[in-house]
Amino acid sequence: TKSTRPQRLLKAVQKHSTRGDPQSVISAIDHFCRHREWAMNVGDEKGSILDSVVSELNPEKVLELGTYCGYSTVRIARLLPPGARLITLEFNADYAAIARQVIAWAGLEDKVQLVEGASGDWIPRMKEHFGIETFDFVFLDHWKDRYLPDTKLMEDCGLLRKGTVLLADNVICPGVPDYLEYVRNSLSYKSCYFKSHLEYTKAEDGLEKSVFLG
Ligand SMILES: Nc1ncnc2c1ncn2CCOCCNC(=O)c1cc(-c2ccc(F)cc2)cc(O)c1O
Ligand SMILES: [Mg+2]
Repeated sequence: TKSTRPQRLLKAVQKHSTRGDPQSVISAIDHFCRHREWAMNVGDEKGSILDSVVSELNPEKVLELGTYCGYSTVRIARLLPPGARLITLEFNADYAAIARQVIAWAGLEDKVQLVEGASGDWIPRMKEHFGIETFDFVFLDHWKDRYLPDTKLMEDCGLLRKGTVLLADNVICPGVPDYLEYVRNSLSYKSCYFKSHLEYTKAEDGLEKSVFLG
């Protein structure tokens, strides 16, 4: 039977990168997506912005909503200090199976916990199931109509603290208008927009960085 795009992306990683070398995994995925098949990774341009936000923050507890093939998981985890933990939620079992292999190939499995399931189901269980008090950094890259409800859910579950940083992908394309309106107008957030492009294309897209003020 025909392979899937995530399966072909994994093959490209295993063929064109070095096991245990996260940077080579990132480069192999970017090359595959730019020259073979487009895929919905955050990509190299927005990925550099993600890197700078993570490096500046040095977070201990990270939540990623939407793993896909693990590209942004690898980008974030490779920058985390020893002992820091990244929990990443993926709804699609096929994507999750590929992401586990990409993360393992990069040698980052000790820093990453991939959980299969819907964000709405797992966010309320973070404290009791993972012993997480609050998150330092959240990367939103899942269903665009879940950004706002899940942000409100994280607030209600007490998972955000004064200074927690939310970074949202795709705020222009596909777009998250309700989420943008909320974080830009709420007195509980200090928000700013990083203009960029949709991964591997010339279309406009960007990341919204929002600091929770408590
Ligand atoms: N744990 C969870 N809970 C709930 N839902 C979950 C979940 N885990 C996954 N999901 C489901 C959805 O995950 C993927 C979401 N990402 C995108 O859809 C996406 C689309 C484009 C895109 C596509 C086509 C264009 F023409 C232009 C742009 C670009 C991007 O950068 C995107 O990120
Ligand atoms: Mg995205």
